[in-house]
Amino acid sequence: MAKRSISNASCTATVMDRGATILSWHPEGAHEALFVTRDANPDAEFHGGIPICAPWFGMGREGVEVPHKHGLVRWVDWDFQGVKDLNGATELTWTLDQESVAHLPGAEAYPRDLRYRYEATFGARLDVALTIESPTEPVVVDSALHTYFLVNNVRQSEVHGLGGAPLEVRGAHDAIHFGALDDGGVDIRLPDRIISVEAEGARDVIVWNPGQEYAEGLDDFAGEDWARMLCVEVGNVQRHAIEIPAGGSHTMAMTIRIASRSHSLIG
Ligand SMILES: O=P(O)(O)OC[C@H]1O[C@@H](O)[C@H](O)[C@@H](O)[C@@H]1O
Repeated sequence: MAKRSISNASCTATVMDRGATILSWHPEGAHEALFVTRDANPDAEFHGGIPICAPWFGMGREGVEVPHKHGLVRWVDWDFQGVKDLNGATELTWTLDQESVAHLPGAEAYPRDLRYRYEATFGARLDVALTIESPTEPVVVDSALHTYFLVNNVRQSEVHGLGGAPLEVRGAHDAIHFGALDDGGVDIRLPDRIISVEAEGARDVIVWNPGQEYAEGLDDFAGEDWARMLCVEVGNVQRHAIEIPAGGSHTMAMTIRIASRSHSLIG
């Protein structure tokens, strides 16, 4: 699978056109933000980076039958539209037409002219925006940006901003926090750094770690890989799925920043 490398004064990053997936974002002077399994084979299914889940999330919502997890758009190459310099940051844009996923099971339930656009801007912070447009028919879509964050040891992590006490993930964990983004962003606090995630046009946060036992059954997880990752995903899922009217569109944007615990947020 062809990868694209980005390098500017503020960061380095790697992406691939398959699923318009960001695989790595490493801001200058900070820690790599994203996790990819050690045995990931980019030509096969693997876990890591920021897969885009749409037009359904997980096994879908009540009343909607789907053939597999997490939608259609991560399985195909998106059309790369080009690269732009934005005051030193690097913006990449991809688009995807429903035609490109029409051969996949589950696609028949969605308008044939559904369109996707993804913009990712790599700098001292990472900004991404996913737009889904339905030119002629109303449609209901679930979507999520399924970010795999790299952590040193998930047992020493806390997720703040989900409502209530900070969430301590110590092993297998899989939960949708509905409406968690209604009151602002979330952060992952690690002993040496804080990863902050802000979103616009998204309401829900999904937190996932496979835990040791489940990870052992996944081909690409090796050794303690499971403890080196934490998925904190933003989206609009299940009862918060977005109704796009005919001729309408919806944009969900996410910003990620990393701060060392002794410094203010970079970016
Ligand atoms: O194995 P996949 O398809 O990348 O999905 C991983 C996980 O993704 C999470 O978002 C889900 O909440 C989990 O239930 C799921 O197992």
